Amino acid sequence: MNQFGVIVRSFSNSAAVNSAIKNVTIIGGGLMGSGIAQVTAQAGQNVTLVDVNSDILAKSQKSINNSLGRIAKKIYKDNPQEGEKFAREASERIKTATDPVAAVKDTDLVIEAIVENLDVKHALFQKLDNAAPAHTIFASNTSSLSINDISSVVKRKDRFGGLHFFNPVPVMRLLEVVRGGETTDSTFDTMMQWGKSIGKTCVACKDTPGFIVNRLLVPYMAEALRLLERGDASARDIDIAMKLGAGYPMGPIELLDYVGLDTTKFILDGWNKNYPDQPLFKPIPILNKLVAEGKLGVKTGEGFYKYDKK
Ligand SMILES: CCCCCCC[C@H](O)CC(=O)SCCNC(=O)CCNC(=O)[C@H](O)C(C)(C)COP(=O)([O-])OP(=O)([O-])OC[C@H]1O[C@@H](n2cnc3c(N)ncnc32)[C@H](O)[C@@H]1OP(=O)([O-])[O-]
Ligand SMILES: NC(=O)c1ccc[n+]([C@@H]2O[C@H](COP(=O)([O-])OP(=O)(O)OC[C@H]3O[C@@H](n4cnc5c(N)ncnc54)[C@H](O)[C@@H]3O)[C@@H](O)[C@H]2O)c1
Repeated sequence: MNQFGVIVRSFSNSAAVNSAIKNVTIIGGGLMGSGIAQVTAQAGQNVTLVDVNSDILAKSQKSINNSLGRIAKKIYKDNPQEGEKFAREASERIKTATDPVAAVKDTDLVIEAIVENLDVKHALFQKLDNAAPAHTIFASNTSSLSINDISSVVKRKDRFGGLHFFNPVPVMRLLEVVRGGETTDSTFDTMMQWGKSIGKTCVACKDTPGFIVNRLLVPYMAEALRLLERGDASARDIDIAMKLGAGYPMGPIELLDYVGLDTTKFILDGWNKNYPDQPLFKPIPILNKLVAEGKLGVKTGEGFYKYDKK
């Protein structure tokens, strides 16, 4: 089914799959949190999107509205008025906030999509554990950290799991649903049902490094950087090679710019610390240099490639 089909399916799905979750709080309005907020609101659920300041949240809302416009044009190409109504109603279901504690007072699901740093995630979840209702499920969108490690600071380990989305969230159909060591069957089933209710195809995974996709993707993308660093091939040729030779929609270097070089560095540094003998995760100077220069990829207008400022 193409992206169009999936986007349309998300509507029929949200009707067909009755999820116990109606109010969702997403913490972190960056690349991923804004996409998660969008697809949740698109499915008719109430969203509170939290970030550290209103400037960032204004940027999140702009990116969400741009994306909603693209989707509306595709689904309602013969009925622009309906399309505008769809985009407006979805956008109106998203409230923004800078106080995470207040934002979880009346919520059924919290999805954390903040910086890939265990200490920062711990500080956040510790705060939220005493503020959210007892029934509320907590989930992390982490790319590479252990769900058990993240949930180690909360009491509700039975209602904690991983909901790992893929970038760009409005288009990528997959959702990895990850069980921690104490995640109950009922929490797991609710997360799977919720994922279906927002139109995603859910796969289940244990709490293992990188879950499924990143366990395979991280080594591939890290090796692409080493190819580039050794001068074996140019960034463009590496990307063309993998698109035309392996059928990928994006080559590895452009994909790294797309997911963010800071997030990439957080992931590799974390795995290098946890698995120091694994050569695949050794630091990559060319990546570290760009991050040190603030060239984080698409989100800052320059990474391995340069991008038009949006
Ligand atoms: C070293 C370790 C690094 C690991 C990092 C791990 C990160 C993480 O944990 C895992 C991941 O996410 S891994 C990453 C996993 N992700 C991947 O691997 C992504 C691989 N890349 C792709 O799938 C495609 O290149 C894209 C879909 C990104 C763009 O498609 P394209 O053809 O090249 O360019 P296009 O023409 O622009 O878009 C085509 C159509 O898609 C639609 N659309 C696009 N963006 C949209 C949005 N934001 N909103 C709404 N709609 C959006 C739109 O309908 C458009 O049609 P339109 O009518 O013309 O508007
Ligand atoms: N980038 C990807 O392709 C991708 C895909 C899947 C999962 N992830 C994971 O999702 C998470 C977010 O990644 P991203 O790419 O969206 O990062 P990002 O840098 O685009 O967004 C992170 C957002 O979190 C906010 N934030 C940081 N600390 C916060 C706090 N204490 N309270 C509230 N907001 C806070 C930041 O201001 C920022 O807006 C990471 O754990 C990452 O590993 C990323």
